[in-house]
Amino acid sequence: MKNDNQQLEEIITIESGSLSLREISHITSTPERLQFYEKKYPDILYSTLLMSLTHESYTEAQAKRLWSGIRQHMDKLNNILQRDVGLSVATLDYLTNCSEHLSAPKIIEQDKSDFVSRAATIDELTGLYIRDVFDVMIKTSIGNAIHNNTPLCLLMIDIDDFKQVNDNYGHMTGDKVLAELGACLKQSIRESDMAIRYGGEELSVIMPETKEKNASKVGERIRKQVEQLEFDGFSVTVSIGLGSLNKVCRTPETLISAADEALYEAKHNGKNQLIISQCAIREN
Ligand SMILES: Nc1nc2c(ncn2[C@@H]2O[C@H](COP(=O)(O)OP(=O)(O)OP(=O)(O)O)[C@@H](O)[C@H]2O)c(=O)[nH]1
Repeated sequence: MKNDNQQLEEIITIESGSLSLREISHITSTPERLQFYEKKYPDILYSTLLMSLTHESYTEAQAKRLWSGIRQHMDKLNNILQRDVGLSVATLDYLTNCSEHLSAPKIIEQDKSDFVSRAATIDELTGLYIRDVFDVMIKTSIGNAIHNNTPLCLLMIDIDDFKQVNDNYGHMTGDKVLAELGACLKQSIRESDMAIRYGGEELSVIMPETKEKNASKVGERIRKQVEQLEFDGFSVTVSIGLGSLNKVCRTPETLISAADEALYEAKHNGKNQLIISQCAIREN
């Protein structure tokens, strides 16, 4: 009887020009297997791998060089983070931040859902993107917004008194709350927005091409929807900080800290509210 790998090997058709992430993982899983495919498809292997991951065309020679850079970058990231970041995140980060081959990060915006769709990029409990993806996407989004002179907003969302939920109803119920909030967030945002589990009970939404006024409406909608969710005999609320790209907040660090400070203020003012960061003179 054939195992999964043998079956996959038989159906992989590089000539089709597009490979799934499962097929890419299979082809590149060991040096021996990669060599096998190199021999079988000497002129199209690497360009097809890159095309499938980025939707961009490269010559075979260019693609082979890029592939080697991506692999090294992935090893480096795995080492730093002490976990497998996955090929998609490594490729995304390498092409946007390390390699000059890709001049247009637009591909990440347009194809981000294909590009980062692998399980390694999604938090199992909430169904939202993991923090590593946030770290890459916030840089890319800020770069795009500055380059295209478009607005960009960031929401930082924290569950109020979540410790009490865990203490009163148990950790498993707490997990259920997080899962529901993840679903609620995904339903409330646009396709071009990105919802992330930023930390334990802190969630975040990156909102490209969104003015502060509109981001604030979305944040308010999220806050109200959360308030209405019913759990077993209790409900929860969230506090939200909103930061937007402006003359002062133009880096991931400053934008995150603007949203964080606003979140802190929302907590301080009594929770269950959205506060807009007062960081600098806003342009939008
Ligand atoms: N169930 C569950 N709890 C989590 C998870 N991650 C973080 N937490 C809990 O979130 C709680 C956060 O507590 P605090 O930082 O004290 O904040 P808080 O009780 O929400 O209070 P405020 O932020 O001031 O409203 C802690 O009890 C953590 O254990 C998780 O994955 N599952």
